Amino acid sequence: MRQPMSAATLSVAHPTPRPRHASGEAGASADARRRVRDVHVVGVPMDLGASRRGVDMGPSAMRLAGVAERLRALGHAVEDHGNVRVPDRTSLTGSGREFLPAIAQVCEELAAFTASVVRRGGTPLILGGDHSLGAGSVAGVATALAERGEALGLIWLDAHGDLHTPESSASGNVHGMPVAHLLGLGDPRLAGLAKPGPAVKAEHLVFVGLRDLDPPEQAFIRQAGIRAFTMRDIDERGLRAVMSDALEIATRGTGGVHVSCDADWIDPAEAPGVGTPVRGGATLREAHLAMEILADSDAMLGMDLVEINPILDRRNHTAELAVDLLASAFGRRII
Ligand SMILES: NC(=[NH2+])NCCC[C@H](N)C(=O)O
Ligand SMILES: [Mn+2]
Ligand SMILES: [Mn+2]
Repeated sequence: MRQPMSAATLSVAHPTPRPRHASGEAGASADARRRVRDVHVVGVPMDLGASRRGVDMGPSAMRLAGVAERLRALGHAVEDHGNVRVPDRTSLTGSGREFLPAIAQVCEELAAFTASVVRRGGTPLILGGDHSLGAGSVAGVATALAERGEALGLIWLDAHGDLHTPESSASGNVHGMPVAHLLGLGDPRLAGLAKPGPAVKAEHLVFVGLRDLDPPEQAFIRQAGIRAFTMRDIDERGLRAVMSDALEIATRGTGGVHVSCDADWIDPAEAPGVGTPVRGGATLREAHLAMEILADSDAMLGMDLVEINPILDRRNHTAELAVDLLASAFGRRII
């Protein structure tokens, strides 16, 4: 079995050359999908942020579905760094927001990992795990960008806003809180992981796929002027228009975009193996198109794929779908 890894073994040892292209030519953004990446995979087998157990098995499920092999087949160099250490739930007392300190430690280690990958020109790919890990993965990418004087754009694909602070959350579940902390709100142990913080400015953040917000999240989106595309926007305008706008928002004035993909943005009919399913999500084709548009843009610096719950899945269908979507996001071409 894969050994849990320490922060030291998770560090990225080798320098990465400048972007290469499968075609052998430099640069051409029109052919962004041919870009060969150095993909650094890390698993975060954590379900401390959710009340329902099981998303800690998400990284195994995606590895069994062949995530590294699929990306290698596209021409990318892929290194799987194993898993970030996550404390065993049974070794902790309490529940909900009481897990925040343990989650913050996991996020700190994860942020160090993503920062070191991005500093070397690699692409971090984080397999979750519950979505509280986003407070760490995104913070690390933001830190590496800040070192080059650049801001980070963030596209949050999700049925939910994940905009709670520990005070505003009714459930107390930390997976409902990462975005607020990335904006610098809430508990400093989570909000302070980006150096210098906050990780993301509200103007560089955009949601896609929303359909289940709690009242404090609705109020916050309105009051802070956060750009958010709901499922209704996708219904009315189509995925292409929504995704183009989302990319425009997340790339304007930034050095690139982190994509945090909660598998529950997809309809549970297609993706039943998720921690908090909400009916009325993106179709399979919409989800692929979103990933293909991201690949075409060449703007993606890193990606999280989170909230896959193998206990609720059917024969690993959702993890296989996730790996298929990752192939689209990393430049798969049909012809
Ligand atoms: N990452 C997620 N699946 N988040 C679901 C959050 C659900 C709800 N808003 C809560 O805070 O409890
Ligand atoms: Mn969600
Ligand atoms: Mn989420």
